[in-house]
Amino acid sequence: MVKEQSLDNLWLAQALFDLNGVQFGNFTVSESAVSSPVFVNPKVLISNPLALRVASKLMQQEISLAQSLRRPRVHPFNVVAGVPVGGLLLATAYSLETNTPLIYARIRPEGTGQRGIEGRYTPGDTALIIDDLITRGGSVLETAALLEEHGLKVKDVIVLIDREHGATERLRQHGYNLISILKLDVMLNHYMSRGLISEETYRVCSEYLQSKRAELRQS
Ligand SMILES: O=P(O)(O)OC[C@H]1O[C@H](OP(=O)(O)OP(=O)(O)O)[C@H](O)[C@@H]1O
Ligand SMILES: O=C(O)c1cc(=O)[nH]c(=O)[nH]1
Repeated sequence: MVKEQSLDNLWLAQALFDLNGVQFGNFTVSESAVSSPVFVNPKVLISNPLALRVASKLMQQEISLAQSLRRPRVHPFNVVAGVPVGGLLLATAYSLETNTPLIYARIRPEGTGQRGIEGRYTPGDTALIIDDLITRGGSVLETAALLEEHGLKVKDVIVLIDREHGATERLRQHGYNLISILKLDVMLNHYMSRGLISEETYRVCSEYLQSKRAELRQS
């Protein structure tokens, strides 16, 4: 079971690479990912419906497994909340696969939409937050705050990719549990072992991730 799951996870890492969703260079994507040698864009999954479905099934599998433990690691939830835009694409796929109602938090007014929650819910409902990728967790925390402002409960968050820039610890400090399907270093190991990236690229990315871990230990 564990073996099958890790094989599927790597299948998804491969699909992301094949869809050109993993790029190498020098990217400043956010305050917490300055001069990153790697950038991942999970939104490319929408170009391959099979890959999008696999992503949603992997999340389902992970959640069922976590809920079936003697001490469940994921609380029961009534709705899923996708973090726009990337997380909302995945949450929509998850909602369709599992028949779970979907909502999303609109942090800022946009077009005719006010700041608030789109989709139906009842105050007191528990929302599982879904995002495609997490760096420092700011987007998830902003979403959780808005959901809670509207009377929803948030306990668990699931993401497809964790860049391992301290989000687990940061979310835990706010009382949220983070689950991820793929970690960036696992993806990089896969690309290196398949000869998809050079040893030099692997080394530069690994050093970057290690420097991020060292920064976190010092903060
Ligand atoms: O953990 P964080 O430091 O908040 O970073 C991760 C967030 O950044 C990306 O979204 P982005 O803001 O690029 O928006 P998009 O999904 O609309 O592309 C990603 O989808 C996460 O939501
Ligand atoms: O830190 C981010 O915002 C970020 C990093 C990354 O690799 N991909 C992405 O979409 N956002």
